[in-house]
Amino acid sequence: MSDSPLIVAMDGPSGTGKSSVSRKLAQRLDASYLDTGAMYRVATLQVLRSGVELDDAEAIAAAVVDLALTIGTDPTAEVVLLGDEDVSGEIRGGEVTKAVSAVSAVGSVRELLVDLQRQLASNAGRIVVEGRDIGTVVLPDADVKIYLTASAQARAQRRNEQNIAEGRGDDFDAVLADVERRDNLDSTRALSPLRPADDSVTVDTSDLGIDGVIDRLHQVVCERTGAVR
Ligand SMILES: Nc1ncnc2c1ncn2[C@@H]1O[C@H](COP(=O)(O)OP(=O)(O)OP(=O)(O)O)[C@@H](O)[C@H]1O
Ligand SMILES: Nc1ccn([C@@H]2O[C@H](COP(=O)(O)O)[C@@H](O)[C@H]2O)c(=O)n1
Repeated sequence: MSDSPLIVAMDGPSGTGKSSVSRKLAQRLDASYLDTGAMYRVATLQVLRSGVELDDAEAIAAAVVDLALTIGTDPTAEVVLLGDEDVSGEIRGGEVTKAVSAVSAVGSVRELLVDLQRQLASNAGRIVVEGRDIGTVVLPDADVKIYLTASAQARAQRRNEQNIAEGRGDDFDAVLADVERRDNLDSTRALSPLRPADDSVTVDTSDLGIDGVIDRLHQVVCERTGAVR
């Protein structure tokens, strides 16, 4: 069991496996885990509930000022609360997924959540943090930066299979269109666009199973930190 500080930044587009593998990698590294996408999803839920228009940045900013967000960092137990309400299921639904890229493009939303992300990371000591801008903006001094990629087809296929398994329907074309739409919005926005950090290691997961990806990521962490595997 290691207690030396470690920050792993994991970025990449949707469906590359960031959440699944970061959670397991954190367990293997005896580290905490932070899903920053879930934080933007909670902010988006609050915006949708407040009824403001998604093209009104000022109204979005006002809607999230008092965001009562609680996010857990235990990789074995997901905790996502808005006030006292468990919203871990609702934030993964179609409505939030459609709106989240618009909300996450608003500067004051990012400022609020990035502050919280930095606090959580510095309190944790050892942590794997996943999102879109972790290595580039949130934690530019992270010990290890990984950029996960996979073809849009592979990512849509995975997400569609997940939807089928969770009873959310089977519509590959719609899922592929959503994956491509979000890639485009997230990588072309003005603030903190999705892109690999210059000092990141890119891992393509298209032809790797989850366990294969975790092994590869663990190897990268050990190589970068000089730890023995
Ligand atoms: N290497 C892999 N091989 C097969 N399936 C995978 C692989 N990685 C992840 N998956 C599956 O793909 C789906 C999407 O994975 P996950 O939610 O971890 O991606 P993500 O990058 O965090 O996506 P998002 O950014 O949209 O939250 C899940 O059903 C997961 O089990
Ligand atoms: N660091 C981050 C993380 C996420 N986003 C935005 O949130 C959306 C949802 O993220 P998921 O990982 O849960 O799919 C994502 O599409 C981004 O718009 C972000 O901006 N920065």
